Amino acid sequence: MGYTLAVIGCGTMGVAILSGIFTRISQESNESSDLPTKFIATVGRSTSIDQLRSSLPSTSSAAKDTTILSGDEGNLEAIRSADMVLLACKPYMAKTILEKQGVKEALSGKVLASVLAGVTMAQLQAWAPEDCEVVRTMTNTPSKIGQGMTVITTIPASSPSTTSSRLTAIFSSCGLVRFVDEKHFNVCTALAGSGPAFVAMMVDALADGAVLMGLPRAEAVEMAAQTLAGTARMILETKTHPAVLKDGVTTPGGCTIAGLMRMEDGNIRATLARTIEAATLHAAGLGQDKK
Ligand SMILES: NC(=O)C1=CN([C@@H]2O[C@H](COP(=O)(O)OP(=O)(O)OC[C@H]3O[C@@H](n4cnc5c(N)ncnc54)[C@H](OP(=O)(O)O)[C@@H]3O)[C@@H](O)[C@H]2O)C=CC1
Ligand SMILES: O=C(O)[C@@H]1CCC=N1
Repeated sequence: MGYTLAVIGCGTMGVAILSGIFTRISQESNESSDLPTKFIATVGRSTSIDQLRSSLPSTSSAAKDTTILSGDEGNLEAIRSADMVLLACKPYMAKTILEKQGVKEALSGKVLASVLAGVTMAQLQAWAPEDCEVVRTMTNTPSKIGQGMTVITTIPASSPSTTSSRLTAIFSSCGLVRFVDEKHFNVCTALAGSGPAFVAMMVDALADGAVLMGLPRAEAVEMAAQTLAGTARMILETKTHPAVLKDGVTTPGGCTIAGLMRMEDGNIRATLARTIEAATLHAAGLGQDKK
């Protein structure tokens, strides 16, 4: 059965998720899929409409057919027309958008899935009508190329089965999906949500080292990124512990251990672990009113 998805606040993350879905739709011949069949996206300013249109995959007919609206009236029209609403605005905007006149009525009986960092289920439930099914998700920008990592709050057994199957279909088209309890959401936000920035900085730094040693920038970035992607795939596909994989590369007296010792001198393990700690603690405050 076809259904309509509205993405409210369709910026970087909304585009990444829609791109994942549109690419999957263009590859799929299965008409009974749990993916949406109609799409509406909203932005804040009318001047952002053209920019959003040009950010969506140009070869996808679902992208071309997507309705793009703006402002409060656009949000209301989108929510009224939708079966499932994906909230993808900035965390601090959620309350204002959901408490606008008419929005509560428009959300009645629908699924509201949030991708917002730091905004809790309890907050969303307080702003939505009682008969609206609220779900929290956290995903990341590689969703744009189907290589994302998404976590979804555990869905109660009492919910309609379409909630889980539709959300799984949407986020599976963006990459890997896991269901986790809400208590883990801030750390998932740090690790998966912010993770691409941390990893991109590592690639940039490794490439800088290679440039320092004379390798041209383009080759250095490609080599660093492919080495990271290949290592990550090996960990995922062979389920090898990262430490075992590291040991396999490390020849006694060789160059790898020389490099690893420099990493240890730089306290890189603690630095990376503390990076996740700092981002997790910060994520917890994102959806909260600043006093
Ligand atoms: N960026 C990331 O990597 C990740 C982000 N997230 C979460 O995703 C959410 C969005 O982040 P991101 O995509 O980076 O943010 P962006 O700033 O890229 O997108 C926000 C969008 O909201 C629109 N908007 C502003 N005001 C309104 C309004 N009143 N009604 C409807 N739309 C409005 C903006 O339009 P306009 O430009 O016209 O103002 C813009 O399109 C955040 O809550 C963040 O925590 C989660 C995981 C990863
Ligand atoms: O930096 C942020 O707050 C958002 C949430 C996770 C990634 N970007």
